[in-house]
Parts: sequence; structure tokens; C-alpha cells
Amino acid sequence: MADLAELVASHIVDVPDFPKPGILFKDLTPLFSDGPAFREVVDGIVAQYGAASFDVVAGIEARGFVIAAAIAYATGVGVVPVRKAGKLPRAVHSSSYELEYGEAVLEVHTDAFRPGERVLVVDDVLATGAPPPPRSTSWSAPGEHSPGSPCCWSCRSCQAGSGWHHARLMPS
Ligand SMILES: O=P(O)(O)OC[C@H]1O[C@H](OP(=O)(O)OP(=O)(O)O)[C@H](O)[C@@H]1O
Ligand SMILES: Nc1ncnc2[nH]cnc12
Repeated sequence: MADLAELVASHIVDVPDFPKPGILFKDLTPLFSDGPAFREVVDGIVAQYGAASFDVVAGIEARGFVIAAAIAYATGVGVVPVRKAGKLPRAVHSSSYELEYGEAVLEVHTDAFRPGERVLVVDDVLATGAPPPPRSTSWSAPGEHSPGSPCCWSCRSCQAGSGWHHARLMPS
């Protein structure tokens, strides 16, 4: 797993101030475009969870689609697109959330999953994403936890020491 993490890290390009000043954007396109590396990562994800542990893969628009489709093809299961608001043509479940650099709404068709189906949900990056906090939720200053700790191993705000991130990602 350490090797895989290194492989991923070595194929990420950090882009400062994209899409907004203060955001360090993790660009995974070099990983997607490197055939052997991408295959190794996809195979690694499948091995991590076990091909028999899920019945369908859900990918989060848009970069998550790339990974979800590859996993689905590799394991012979179907893929369900979880799309940004207004893109799906039929009845949807909908949920809003906060991004590191904005807000968005994700939707999935109400009949996308069958009862009891086991779903592997994939995306490329977890920065800060979380449902909008309830009023009572406290917010924690960045840097209160060490980068690499389980609470925020992929939390860019914490690692970059800038911005705020949701307490949900932190241990209580
Ligand atoms: O943890 P968060 O702060 O939610 O950030 C992570 C999300 O942001 C990016 O998607 P984005 O909405 O930018 O869409 P894209 O994949 O279409 O670029 C990324 O692919 C994740 O879905
Ligand atoms: N820092 C970041 N890099 C890439 N994608 C992101 N989505 C949210 N924050 C991001």
C-alpha cells in the first residue's frame, strides 16, 4: 500500500492558486494518462476492497467517473454516475455539500440502486467534502492535527495549513 501511495503521489502535480487563490490543486491527470500506473492504482483499489465485496460502483462527477468506470470494467460490475445538479433526466435523490473551493449538489437516480446492493463509492480526491454542518457543529482551525493522522490524511486544508475544514473529519 505504501508503494501504491508513492505511485499516486509521484503522478500528482500540485497547482497553486487553482481554481481560486489559496487553493493547492491536486492534479491527477498525469496518473490517469499513464496506462501502467493507472492500471496499478485501479487494481490496487480493487484488491483493497476485494472484487467480491461490491455489486456496483458509484463514481462522483467528474473525475470520479474515470476511476469508477475502470473499476467497474475490471470487476465486471455496473457503474452508477453520481452527477452534479440538473444533469440526470429522471427522478433523483439530491444532496448539497461544501467543497474546499465552493458548494455543489450531487444527484443520483432514485432507481440507481437495488435494495441490498453493495456500492463502492469512488472519487479522485477527498479535500474537505462534507454535508453542510448543523448549527451546533464546531469548526476546527487548520493545523490542530498532524498531517498524516487518520482524521485528515487527505485533508488539503489541514496539510496546507490554510482555510478551515469541517470538524466531522477530526476525532472528537
Ligand atoms: O472534499 P471536497 O472539498 O468535496 O473536494 C473533493 C471533490 O472536489 C473535486 O470535484 P469537483 O467538484 O471540483 O468536480 P470535478 O471532478 O468535476 O472537477 C474532486 O473530484 C472531489 O469530488
Ligand atoms: N485541492 C484540491 N485538489 C483537487 N481537487 C480538489 N477538490 C477540492 N479540493 C481540491
